[in-house]
Amino acid sequence: MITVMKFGGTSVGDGQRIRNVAKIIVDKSNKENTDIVVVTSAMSQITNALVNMSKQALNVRDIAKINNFVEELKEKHAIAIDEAVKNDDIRTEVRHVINSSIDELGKVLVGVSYLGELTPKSKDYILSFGERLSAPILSGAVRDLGKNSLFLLGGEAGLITDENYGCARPIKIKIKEKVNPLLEENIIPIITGFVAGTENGDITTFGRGGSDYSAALVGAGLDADTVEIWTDVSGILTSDPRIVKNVKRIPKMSYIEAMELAYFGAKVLHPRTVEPLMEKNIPLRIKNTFEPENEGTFITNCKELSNSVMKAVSAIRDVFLINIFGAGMVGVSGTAARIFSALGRADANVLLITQGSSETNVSVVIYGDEVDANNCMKELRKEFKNSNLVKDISIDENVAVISAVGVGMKGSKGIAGKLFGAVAESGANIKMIAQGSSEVNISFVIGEEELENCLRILHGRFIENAEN
Ligand SMILES: Nc1ncnc2c1ncn2[C@@H]1O[C@H](COP(=O)(O)OP(=O)(O)O)[C@@H](O)[C@H]1O
Ligand SMILES: N[C@@H](CC(=O)OP(=O)(O)O)C(=O)O
Repeated sequence: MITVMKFGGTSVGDGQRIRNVAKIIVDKSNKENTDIVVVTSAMSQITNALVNMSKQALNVRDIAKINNFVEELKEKHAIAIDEAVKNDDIRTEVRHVINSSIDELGKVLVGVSYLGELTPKSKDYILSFGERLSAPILSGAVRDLGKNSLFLLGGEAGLITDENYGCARPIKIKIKEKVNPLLEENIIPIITGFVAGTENGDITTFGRGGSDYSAALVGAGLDADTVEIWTDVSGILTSDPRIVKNVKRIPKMSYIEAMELAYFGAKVLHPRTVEPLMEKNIPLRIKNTFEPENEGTFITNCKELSNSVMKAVSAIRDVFLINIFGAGMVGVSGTAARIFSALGRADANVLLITQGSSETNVSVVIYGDEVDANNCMKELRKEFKNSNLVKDISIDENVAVISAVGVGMKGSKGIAGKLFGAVAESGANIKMIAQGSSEVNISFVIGEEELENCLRILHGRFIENAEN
């Protein structure tokens, strides 16, 4: 038996939490007849701090600021080591690893500052330090509790990717040959989530929130019996608990439902997590590090119907909507391809696209983080400059996407009508509608300021008071 356990940033947010995680790992190792492979994220907010510091190093040559950042990072992790690890010898060893890593990070940041250049490759290298600091501490804590343990970077553990820095794609998974020998020696591997490596050993990352995906790749690569995502909520909930008060835990879900929810805003799960596990029919469980006895959410290929047609409603902010109008587009094939290639040149990540039945308009929803809306508009205007296909291109940056997800919606007559009736009652104005091919999801775009009220009304109507 092999169980992969992934612990997110909140779960390892400080030394005490890291020790608590080590106890969960060691207890499971002692009580259950299973080998354990751990994937860990950076301590919470560390990756954000690395993102901000890399930008500052690029824009302002302030070596003193970089040195302060390095010292603060050493201080934070030194405190974490002392809280997580009690044995002096292990502490000393871990401190040495941590301090030399942070010194290396400092040199890289100074280099970025002097060169005035931050390539995607350098950015991945800098962002990887979050996990490269938490993994040794967690490994030290597990050893402190009496188990053998080693920490490995994702690349060292066999997660080999292409060179698409910032959103790396796996090209070779050599997990078995790297990890199985450790398991045979009863060593608990602690693998850095989020971080992987190219064939020639360069550091890559899977993109923000990517540790879940790392755990899925490790689980699939090992043909694990279970993959567990340990977080700060007791499973996938019926909506975002930061917006909707009366959310409930969803005990069981299908892979498709989890995939749709993750793709459309349920931050608890990275969108790329489900696919590698679904392909191998490996069950996924979402657990709460701070309430480990709660069974959480169990995700398999089941088509578990709940008493409500809708299982959950999710939301995504930080997106923008581009509308492209033109009677000239009617019947002209290849227009959508031209739109996608123009957006590709602007590095845009398309979330949704719909085409009006009259074919006179195409609407596209794009993820806003780190994509320049004006650049998208510039590329689209350039693409259609000398053509009479397109009459107008407009952008709306203050929008949000709400998605209703549930296998029960499939073929459920009138659900869309009821859903949009409730949206109208909330006073929200629908700017775009899209239904996934799986019919498990209906998504629509409204004004960002209408999001929270609309989400609460839908959750109340279709989940709390399960209207079928
Ligand atoms: N449908 C949902 N179910 C559960 N959590 C959700 C959902 N939508 C948003 N969240 C948020 O996702 C958070 C967990 O994701 P994240 O912050 O990435 O945790 P971690 O640090 O464990 O990776 C929860 O605290 C919750 O606020
Ligand atoms: N630390 C990385 C990877 C990650 O997945 O973190 P978390 O498990 O805390 O979402 C990030 O912040 O993006």
